[in-house]
Amino acid sequence: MFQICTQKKTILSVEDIISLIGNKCDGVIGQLTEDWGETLFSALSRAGGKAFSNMAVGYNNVDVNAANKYGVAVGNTPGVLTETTAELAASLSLSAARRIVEADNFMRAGLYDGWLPHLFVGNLLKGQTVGVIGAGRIGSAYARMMVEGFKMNLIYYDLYQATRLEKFVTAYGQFLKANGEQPVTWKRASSMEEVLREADVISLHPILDKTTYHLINKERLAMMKKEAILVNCSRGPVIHEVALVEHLKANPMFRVGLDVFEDEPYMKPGLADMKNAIVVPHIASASKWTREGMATLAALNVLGKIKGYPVWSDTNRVEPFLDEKSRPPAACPSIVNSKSLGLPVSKL
Ligand SMILES: NC(=O)C1=CN([C@@H]2O[C@H](COP(=O)(O)OP(=O)(O)OC[C@H]3O[C@@H](n4cnc5c(N)ncnc54)[C@H](O)[C@@H]3O)[C@@H](O)[C@H]2O)C=CC1
Ligand SMILES: O=C(O)C(=O)CO
Repeated sequence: MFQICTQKKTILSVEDIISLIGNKCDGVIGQLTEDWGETLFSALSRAGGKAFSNMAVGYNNVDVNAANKYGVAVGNTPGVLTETTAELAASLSLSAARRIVEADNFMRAGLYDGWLPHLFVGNLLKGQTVGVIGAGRIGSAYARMMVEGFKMNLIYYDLYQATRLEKFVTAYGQFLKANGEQPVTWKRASSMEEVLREADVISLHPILDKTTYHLINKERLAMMKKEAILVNCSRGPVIHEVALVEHLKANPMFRVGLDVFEDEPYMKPGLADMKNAIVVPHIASASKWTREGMATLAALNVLGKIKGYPVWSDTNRVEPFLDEKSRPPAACPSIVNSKSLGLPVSKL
């Protein structure tokens, strides 16, 4: 039997979830706002539960070691939100570069008296350098949008080489050159600081873990160009938000586009007053297709585990699960602790 939570609260506490789990529960689909640790996994296990899935790709809200201890499979929803999230990062980059929110507010306030040469002058992206920190699925999709759409050069930093992305930029550069245009270039930075110093627009797309907590702090903000643009569609704590507010105050030409915040749903004091900040409420994956897809993948993760299905071999290849015209494969689309739990892999 499926049960849908109808609580009016947006964010459920651990106690709320324990009472919803009750004495008998096979599996749970949860949100990234919930704190899934020892307490919840032991409660789920006591109720007979074997599966939990975040309706999100990021699972920094989940203590996977605790899930392993109770033998609970942890699912997430990669792939289906890659382009949607990258598009929001691109939207924030453009909005910040061309000061769209400031200009919109100005217009609505009835302040527009007529065209002026210096009215809301912003940054031209063409020929500038886009920096990506965390060039995984979303970071690479964003990089491609900015390189292809705006002919920006790329510098990226990741723990791993983004070979496909590099090949794409090389091929696009050759195409531009063959057409008599300035070719775009790419560089894999050897440190994050290199990206911060060189890029004009920087977008953050790493996972949130110990290595990326407060990755952008006071010292690193100071390394960035005075007129740089910083975008964050990853997780709020990747930026030290108090330091960011100070930096925005001291550098009016520095602009940010933020989808995520350190203490969601709150913003640090002063951020909402900054004209050089664009703030949106964690909507990067909010397209209809993506949200339906995320719900489908999360449900199939839990259902698949309950039915004893193996795990899907390529978690990035999610299309077969999203085709409404055919039955989904008999597999769990993405279980992050499948190896620790020794779950079999699908041969499909
Ligand atoms: N704002 C929103 O609504 C959304 C936010 N996200 C966030 O974006 C994150 C990334 O998602 P995907 O691209 O699908 O994941 P992914 O796993 O494909 O990419 C993450 C990349 O970060 C890199 N990385 C890890 N530690 C790093 C470090 N210390 N320095 C530099 N790079 C590092 C990894 O090597 C990997 O390439 C998610 O974990 C989630 O937190 C994802 C979707 C929507
Ligand atoms: O999927 C995620 O990690 C989100 O933040 C929401 O889509």
